[in-house]
Amino acid sequence: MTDSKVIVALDYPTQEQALAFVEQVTPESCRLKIGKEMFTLFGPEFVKQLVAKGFDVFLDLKFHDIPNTVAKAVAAAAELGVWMVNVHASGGKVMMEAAKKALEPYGDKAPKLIAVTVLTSMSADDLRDTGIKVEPFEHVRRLASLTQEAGLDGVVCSARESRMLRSRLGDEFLLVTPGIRPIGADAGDQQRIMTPEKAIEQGSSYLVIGRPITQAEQPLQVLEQINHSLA
Ligand SMILES: O=c1ccn([C@@H]2O[C@H](COP(=O)(O)O)[C@@H](O)[C@H]2O)c(=O)[nH]1
Repeated sequence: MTDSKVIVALDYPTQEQALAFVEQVTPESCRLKIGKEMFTLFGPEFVKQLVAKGFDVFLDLKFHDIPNTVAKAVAAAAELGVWMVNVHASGGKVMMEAAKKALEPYGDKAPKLIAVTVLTSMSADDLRDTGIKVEPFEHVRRLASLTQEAGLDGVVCSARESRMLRSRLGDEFLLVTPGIRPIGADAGDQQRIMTPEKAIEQGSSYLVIGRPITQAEQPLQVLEQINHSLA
């Protein structure tokens, strides 16, 4: 079990690179996230390997489909022993309720189920292009409320929305925030960003951090610095 708030996004093109990082860290120093790249390349066996090493694994496949399909997919994720799994809140309340219900048989062993609100790579203009004519802040608020009504454990949002969601949705609701950039780090394709320290101060529960750690010359050193800054 870990106390770290950091979930490292293992977005590597090879298992060797990912495992070279994993061998340097412990389940106490970080949690791990497997997303679409590594899952598509290496599948459930790779996820099980990380779970077997004792890591809390967030399977970030952002399921977005009809209720029956999403329910079956989250149950399949639970079979892998992952700590957290997610769906898209824009799939709707009925879909999210079906996903929640599919995890009931797993009792205490069920993964935490959270929903993506508005991707941290999206600006207000990007959102408008999709036909949503409100600011990301407002759309995140709407989707997060829907997620809570559906009985899920929390949301993926940007840390810029954490303070507002924390005060509206309570202390127990998980706010998992990617788009985290230590001072001086390249934003890349992320639009709604924040530093690790500020994100925690604003009420984020967990920080998802990929490239600032995994692409660093000394990944372990960057992770340790972040953990230290949050202690
Ligand atoms: O809104 C979202 C949802 C998921 N992500 C994922 O988080 C990491 C972020 O990686 P960085 O390298 O730190 O940008 C990545 O795996 C995304 O798929 C997100 O960024 N935003």
